[in-house]
Amino acid sequence: MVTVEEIRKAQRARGTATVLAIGTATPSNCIYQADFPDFYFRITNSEHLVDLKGKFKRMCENSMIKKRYMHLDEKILKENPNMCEYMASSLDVRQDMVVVEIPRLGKEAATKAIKEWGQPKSKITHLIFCCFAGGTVLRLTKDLAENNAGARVLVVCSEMTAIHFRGPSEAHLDSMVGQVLFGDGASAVIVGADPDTAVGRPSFEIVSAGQTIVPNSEGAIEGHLREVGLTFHLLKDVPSLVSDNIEKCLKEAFAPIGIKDWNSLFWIAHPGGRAILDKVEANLGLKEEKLRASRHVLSEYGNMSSACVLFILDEMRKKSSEEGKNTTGEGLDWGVLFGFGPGFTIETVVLHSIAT
Ligand SMILES: CC(=O)CC(=O)SCCNC(=O)CCNC(=O)[C@H](O)C(C)(C)COP(=O)(O)OP(=O)(O)OC[C@H]1O[C@@H](n2cnc3c(N)ncnc32)[C@H](O)[C@@H]1OP(=O)(O)O
Repeated sequence: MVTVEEIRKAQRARGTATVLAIGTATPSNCIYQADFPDFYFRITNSEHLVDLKGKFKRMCENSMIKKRYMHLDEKILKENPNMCEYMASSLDVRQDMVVVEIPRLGKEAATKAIKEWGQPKSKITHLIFCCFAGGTVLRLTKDLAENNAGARVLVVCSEMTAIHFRGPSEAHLDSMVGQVLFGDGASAVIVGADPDTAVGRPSFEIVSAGQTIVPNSEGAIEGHLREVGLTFHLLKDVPSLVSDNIEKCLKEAFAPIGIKDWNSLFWIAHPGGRAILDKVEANLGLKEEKLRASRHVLSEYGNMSSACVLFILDEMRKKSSEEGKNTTGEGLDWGVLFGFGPGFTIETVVLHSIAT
């Protein structure tokens, strides 16, 4: 007679959840950050706010962002002037756009990941479509992949600024910070345990994943879906909240492995803004090169919310291969992926690289 324990064992995978393929996509419309202040103040009829434009320009220059991609362009914004006001009814038009464009962009990233994987899409067993910071989806994929033998989980994170683009307001600088930082992008990963070594290119093992709400952080990052679209609220101390709390999360995540030297890890850090990366680097005493992949993605794409960390995973494995490193994580064995988002929540994922 088969025992319950034997059935349980047969249902589950034997190995660790592993990233089997990665794909990314952006809209074709590219906006250079150096040109954005002129475009933004012109298209939102705000040229008369001279001082505010000066401040916006300085923030753009200090953002470390070179370019971003956006579905919204001059033509779309001229056709939808309510999206260019600070607060005008515009949810219907925004929703009409994003219900088409977000899945379309996500499909493009997913198709690339499936192509890289080299298997028919019918072999995908689970789909996660993301609406939070990128670490959370990896936590879910780990649970699905390790608890269901043969599971192949497709994760799609697709983000678009059309839901929260709006004109400037002197009284709401945090909303303007959002206009400086965010860009459109989608990323997809396929995750499964016990990979078939003849298929695809496994790149990272997902060893553990944690998530915590930082005490007394209510309201630090918030989004409210209103008739005017998604309004964005950000406290000035978000960079300190992240950098003051990251070490505690790292200690908890790496205690079972016995790692205390944060410079011995490869880093996939969500680039919420330049100030956040600078403060994390300073507080943890990280060497300059540690956040290279995060800074690169911030510079080339801006902050794409949940999609960002998976873009950085892709950058990490590609650069490691280009530079002839002997693992997918810059030649190192262990790495950390950390993200943050509303809550205020910090996500910490322990990764193990694959020897190349
Ligand atoms: C899932 C997710 O997607 C989660 C997220 O990423 S949420 C986004 C998280 N990102 C952040 O919190 C942004 C952090 N900030 C930054 O990186 C930098 O401030 C920046 C790149 C935006 C600008 O760089 P900077 O010009 O060197 O910064 P800084 O001097 O601090 O700010 C410029 C001005 O904006 C103001 N400002 C900055 N952040 C502000 C905020 N959150 N609210 C109100 N005002 C703010 C500053 O007070 C300053 O104004 P004054 O000139 O009047 O003093």
